[in-house]
Amino acid sequence: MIKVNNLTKKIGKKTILENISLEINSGDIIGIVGENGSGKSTLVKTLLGLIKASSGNIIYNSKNFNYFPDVSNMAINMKPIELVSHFCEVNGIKSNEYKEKIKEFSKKLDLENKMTNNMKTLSTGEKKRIYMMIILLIKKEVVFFDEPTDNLDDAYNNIFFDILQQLSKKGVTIVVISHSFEFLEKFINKLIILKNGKLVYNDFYLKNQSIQKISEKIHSPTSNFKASEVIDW
Ligand SMILES: Nc1ncnc2c1ncn2[C@@H]1O[C@H](COP(=O)(O)OP(=O)(O)OP(=O)(O)O)[C@@H](O)[C@H]1O
Repeated sequence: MIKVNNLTKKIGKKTILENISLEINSGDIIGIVGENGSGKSTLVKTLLGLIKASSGNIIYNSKNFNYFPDVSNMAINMKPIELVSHFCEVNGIKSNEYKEKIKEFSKKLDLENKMTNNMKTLSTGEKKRIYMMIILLIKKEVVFFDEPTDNLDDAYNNIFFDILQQLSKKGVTIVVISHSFEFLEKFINKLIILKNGKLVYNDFYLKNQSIQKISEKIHSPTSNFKASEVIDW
């Protein structure tokens, strides 16, 4: 479905992704983990075509993608109703169809009184629920999620888990970046671990596989920061 060969991304002198080769096949449910700055978002944005690789290539069967972005730094100057309608329009959904559904979903996701505010005024969790709506409204073959559940409270975390399960039942290929391995291990069947821009694990993930071993791969032994050693007042 997507075949990545020796993908490298450099920005200035810094190598952000180094010689990444992997495949995403139809029906995969892939978790991408790694320390802060390991290259997870850059990898997904490169797969989506939002960032150009420095070398290597990506072969696509189709580009029928949806993307749930990391909304934490996002400053969109429009109303949620306009944003969601825009995504529906460009994906060929008829307005009489999506208007009804937006009404229904905003009720179910408790966003009714937020839809005509400016996106910039929404909390991170509310912005995520707006993107949830977009994912639910628009049928795609592959959906990429960048840290979907950070900033969501327990109730919405569960809703999100339910959404991911339903999408996978419908045959949607799912790729999820998350810092919560506990969340991922509930539903993924493949795992990708990045460290300093390199692929250190890329294989099937079996439930209850040794979390200890996986954790050793994700975390660097040098991250031994102790606040007591640096605060000198
Ligand atoms: N436009 C850019 N210019 C310079 N460096 C960049 C740029 N974009 C990303 N980087 C660097 O590339 C590295 C990987 O960034 P990326 O956002 O892909 O990491 P990540 O694994 O998603 O991190 P996090 O878990 O913190 O979200 C980081 O060191 C980051 O500072």
